[in-house]
Amino acid sequence: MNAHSSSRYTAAIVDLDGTMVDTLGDFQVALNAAMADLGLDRVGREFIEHTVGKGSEHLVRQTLAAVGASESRFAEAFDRYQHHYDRINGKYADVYDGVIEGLVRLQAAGLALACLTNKPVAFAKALLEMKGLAPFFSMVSGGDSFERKKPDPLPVVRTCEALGSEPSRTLVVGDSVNDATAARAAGCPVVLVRYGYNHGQPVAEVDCDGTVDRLDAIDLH
Ligand SMILES: O=C(O)COP(=O)(O)O
Ligand SMILES: [Mg+2]
Repeated sequence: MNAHSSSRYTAAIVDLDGTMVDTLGDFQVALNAAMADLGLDRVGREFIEHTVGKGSEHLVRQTLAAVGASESRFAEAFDRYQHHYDRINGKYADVYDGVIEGLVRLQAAGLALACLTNKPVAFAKALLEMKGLAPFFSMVSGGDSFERKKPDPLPVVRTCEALGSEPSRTLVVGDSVNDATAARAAGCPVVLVRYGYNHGQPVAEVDCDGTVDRLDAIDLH
């Protein structure tokens, strides 16, 4: 334990979509408004739940493929998607039960907190502000903050460096295999929430150090 911490961890890196905020409604509204602008079909909630987590470009590419549209429409689709997402960001999204309580506990245990998401950083910052979560985080990074996104370890390694926290004492909290893979490769312990997206797969099947039903149920000792 260090002087400021009552935990074996000195910091935590927390994912956003599917971990702190249920944003499927935002994704669905923005994506389908973009598809409508392009004269394309809509996609359903389940498709989005299975596809989200690897960043906006991936989501838009997979959506075009799912509705049978040409890849050549990507630039136009991505532009419309970002336009609509910016307009509705947070309107159809809810903070999960236990998140505020969990962040309060992490902070009270002396951990430095960073939010690391594959969402574009501007959308992430605006969403955290809107939902009252921004004050917990000394650092917020998105899918466009580093050269590579999760599941690559780079964003996790860089976040540990910026926080001045050893990877082995930096807990990654996420909802998907992308978070777990990035954390493992960076040398960080990782706990996953069971209620998130994870491409529609149970997190029990993912290599991680534990799973929880609520963010305030994480064992910090
Ligand atoms: O793909 C996304 O935008 C969602 O990203 P996150 O789960 O890393 O927050
Ligand atoms: Mg997530």
